[in-house]
Amino acid sequence: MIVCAASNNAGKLKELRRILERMGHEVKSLRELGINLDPEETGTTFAENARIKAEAFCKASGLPTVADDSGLCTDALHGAPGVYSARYAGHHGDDDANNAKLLRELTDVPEEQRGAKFVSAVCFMLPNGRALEVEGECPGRIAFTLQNGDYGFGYDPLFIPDEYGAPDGKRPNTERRSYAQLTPDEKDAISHRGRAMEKLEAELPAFLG
Ligand SMILES: O=P(O)(O)OP(=O)(O)OP(=O)(O)OC[C@H]1O[C@@H](n2cnc3c(O)ncnc32)[C@H](O)[C@@H]1O
Ligand SMILES: [Mg+2]
Repeated sequence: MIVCAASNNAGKLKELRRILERMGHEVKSLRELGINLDPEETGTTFAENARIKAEAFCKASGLPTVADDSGLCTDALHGAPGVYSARYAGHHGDDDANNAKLLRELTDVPEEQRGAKFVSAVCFMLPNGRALEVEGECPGRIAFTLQNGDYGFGYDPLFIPDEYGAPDGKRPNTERRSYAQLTPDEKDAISHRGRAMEKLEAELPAFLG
């Protein structure tokens, strides 16, 4: 089916597009549809915000729409930045400032207290208003310095997942590679978004009836 991948974040859009295309769908981005909209994310949960975005963009596009609301929750900061991940350092979507602030907040926090998880809530909405909501999580740790790689966006250089995907399955991340140092396939196999989309794929046939 033709699906609107509703994100204004270029890195997230790229992931949604490749996962949806792998599922066999034809993807239209907001830009391709000429939609210039940034709905206010007033929810207190990832799921609420995903629904707000799916609803707004589904109305605007008239297409089945996938929206994702995601973020990084750290143990030492009691779940922060959480739903405020995009605007953690004050300016929406300033990845460098967000990463710098997270490192600063975790200065002196020892390895064993640097646990965290990435969360993705995905809302798939049909033009008739029916919605399918799923969520995925990925456990990991926050690095002590930026671990940049060839890939990634946002907090990727600071997030070390507990495991990563490989052609022959998943394995413990003993090399402590960051999300940014995983290939797209390796990230999708274990990421919060990959896992949410896996659930969407599994539940979609029954939902569509
Ligand atoms: O709302 P949309 O338009 O989709 O774009 P956004 O960037 O505002 O997205 P969110 O509201 O969901 O905020 C999520 C924040 O968490 C970051 N983030 C989400 N998934 C990520 C991932 O897989 N890797 C790194 N950072 C991620 C992202 O860069 C944002 O700062
Ligand atoms: Mg947003």
